[in-house]
Amino acid sequence: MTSPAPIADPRETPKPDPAAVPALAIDGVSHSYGPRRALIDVSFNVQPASFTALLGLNGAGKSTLFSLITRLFGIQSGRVGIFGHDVGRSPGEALRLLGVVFQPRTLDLDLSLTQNLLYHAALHGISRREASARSAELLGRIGLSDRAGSKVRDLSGGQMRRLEIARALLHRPRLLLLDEPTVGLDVKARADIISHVRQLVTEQGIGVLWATHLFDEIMAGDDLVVLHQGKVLAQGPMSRVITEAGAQDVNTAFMRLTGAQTMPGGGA
Ligand SMILES: Nc1ncnc2c1ncn2[C@@H]1O[C@H](COP(=O)(O)OP(=O)(O)OP(=O)(O)O)[C@@H](O)[C@H]1O
Repeated sequence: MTSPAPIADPRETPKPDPAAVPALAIDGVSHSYGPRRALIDVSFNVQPASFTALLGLNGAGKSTLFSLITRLFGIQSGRVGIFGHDVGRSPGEALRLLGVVFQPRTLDLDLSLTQNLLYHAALHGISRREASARSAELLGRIGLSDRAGSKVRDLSGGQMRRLEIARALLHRPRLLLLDEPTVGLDVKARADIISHVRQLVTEQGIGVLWATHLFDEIMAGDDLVVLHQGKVLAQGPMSRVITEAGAQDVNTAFMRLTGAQTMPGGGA
């Protein structure tokens, strides 16, 4: 005879269904630099195993938002959650699940690729042995195993970006933020990086927030957040954002939503 199922104690907080917890939850976040309001009541979610493009012109507030998510700045109002962990109250748990590629390059140019990775792994408390194994594996995945001992200074811009992405993945995060990661790269390097990050979504279930002002980096099936002058003007699956703006493509939708003129070359 099978024993009866245990009766749930109503005093216990129900465990959230992991599938229902967003990778990133931005809830009513505002931020000002003195009198200048950079973010105004921003709310949106990034789901696990999804690619969310944060689309905005220069000055929209993308970098400010990244600085709040990563705790470079304290949160003035609103909440940021990473897989249900509040970044303000439980930063350790929240940030453990987060990998970041910032807009400015942050590699040590005079160290080798492996040294850069090992140094970062040590900051995350990963043992030397484990760090060596993960570094070798990640260098293989980004096609730079044969350059492991080279100085970073000798890499191309695209290779440096791939290394930064590998570094951001060393501690096995489940949410990855990238702030305009393809700026300054040629067409081939951009395509390589985009396809690598999209693979992380489909093959490893990582939730990705990709800040950009380039329309051609967004694909049907992506989620989209349109940020303009600190406010979210539209969000949701790309097809819905386009339809709701009464447009045929993301470029026109963005123009209608923001009143902006688009730039040649597919940029916002
Ligand atoms: N340290 C700062 N002090 C004062 N104002 C700032 C500071 N950083 C950003 N701002 C202002 O906040 C607003 C949002 O800037 P932010 O850099 O977040 O935008 P962005 O979307 O990342 O732009 P970009 O694509 O140019 O990097 C802008 O008006 C900017 O001038």
